[in-house]
Amino acid sequence: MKVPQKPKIIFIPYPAQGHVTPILHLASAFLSRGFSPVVMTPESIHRRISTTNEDLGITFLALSDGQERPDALPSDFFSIERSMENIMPSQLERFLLDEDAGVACVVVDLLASWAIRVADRCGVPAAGFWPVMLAAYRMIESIPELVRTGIVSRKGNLIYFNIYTTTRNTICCPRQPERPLLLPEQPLLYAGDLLWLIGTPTAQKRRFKFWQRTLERVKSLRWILVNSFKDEYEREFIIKDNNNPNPKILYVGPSHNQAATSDKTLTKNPSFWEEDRSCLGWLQEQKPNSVIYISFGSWVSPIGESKIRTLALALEASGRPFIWALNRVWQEGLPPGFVHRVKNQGRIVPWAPQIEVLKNDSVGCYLTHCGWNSTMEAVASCRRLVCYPVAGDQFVNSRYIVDVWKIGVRISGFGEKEVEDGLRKVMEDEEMGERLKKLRDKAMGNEARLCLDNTFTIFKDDICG
Ligand SMILES: O=c1ccn([C@@H]2O[C@H](COP(=O)(O)OP(=O)(O)O[C@H]3O[C@H](CO)[C@@H](O)[C@H](O)[C@H]3O)[C@@H](O)[C@H]2O)c(=O)[nH]1
Repeated sequence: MKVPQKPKIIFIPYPAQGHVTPILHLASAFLSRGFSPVVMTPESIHRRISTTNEDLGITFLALSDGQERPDALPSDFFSIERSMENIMPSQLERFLLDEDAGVACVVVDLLASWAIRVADRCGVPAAGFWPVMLAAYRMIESIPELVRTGIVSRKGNLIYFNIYTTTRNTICCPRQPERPLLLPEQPLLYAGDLLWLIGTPTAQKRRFKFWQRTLERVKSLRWILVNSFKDEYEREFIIKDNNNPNPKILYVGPSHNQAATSDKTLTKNPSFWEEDRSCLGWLQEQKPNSVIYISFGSWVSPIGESKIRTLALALEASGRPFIWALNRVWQEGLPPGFVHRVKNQGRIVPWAPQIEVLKNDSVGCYLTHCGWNSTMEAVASCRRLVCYPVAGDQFVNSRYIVDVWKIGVRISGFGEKEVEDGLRKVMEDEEMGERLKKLRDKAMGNEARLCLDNTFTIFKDDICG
């Protein structure tokens, strides 16, 4: 008797830690529900993630990204863009056109939208994967409207506040960073929070084009799987897919829910770097709710040498115990004698076992760049947040953390007083703890898990007929 084949789904993450982790959780959730997932990443990432989870039932395949050293992790946004647009497509195309491949669907991280075009060309259905809050997607989706209303201009080189200067170049930057965007269904977001405002004016312009191109490609999608939960913003929230059936917005997050509803979870957190677990024993000996955990994520968010120095001095002055995840290169910029002076006060590790650290009751708060995975990991463990957003979606996340969910405070610098005030505010605010529990229940409780099951049913019915 012929055994019916499981529908094969290809997952294409954007090649960075904060994207690969949630897509792997999603792949294992699909595996639990009778699909056969294949995850394709550049060689350097493939080497790091495939061995730890190879027995799970997910197939891992490597794509060449044209790097000279195949073990070097991709790091620069624009060189990644070049290899995504020019080197990877033909490899995926060959795979999809292979008759034996029998691919039912390709799930494409929207930051890797090149793969949507390939799937379209090959006649394979594609679903988008949006790795962060829906609110951030709404911001991208509103680009045409933002241009139309003049919040984001189309002409003139980047000159803030000067609305009279024009050149032939396309412009992508708000003239008034403090101007409210007033997007439908969204709490106040400001022009300065827009996702592409990173780096020099030229870099911002290129990122803006990146998003415009993404938006163009999204039009052919049937579904967008959002790594978030329903009703991020409860009041007046209306799900848009009622009047805009394509793409259908389906909630599949946050990853914690996928793990909780799968019988096949990842055996190991898919870290690109070795975790330094030496801090866990020390953490165990600290008083409950006393330790500050500090991390600025994995990739686009190094805060720079001078800020690292200032933060180090502020932490030392606070006298509070801390664990700081800071890679070895940046550790070199710490103030002279700092490591020796704080040897009893704290621990500095190049890469922390973050989820375990956050789960530990000794942790009182998390000073964070507000990456979406870190934010949800903190919510899962009910840890209050001191926000220092650095780039991309982190500004939107921080607005939600501080203004909508009220589970943290934002600081704009690392001066001693500012850091101490921020820490005191979150550590002493008992209502914040209650709000965190409510948010955790909403985002990761039974209702959210039912919603996830429902998503899989809809999706399976849609693609398997
Ligand atoms: O010492 C560390 C530091 C981080 N992590 C893990 O690394 C991940 C970091 O993810 P995230 O918090 O999302 O930050 P980034 O790595 O900076 O993620 C990028 O991708 C995210 C998803 O698109 C965006 O939300 C961010 O803004 C963007 O910088 C989390 O799972 C952490 O648990 C560790 O395990 N150990």
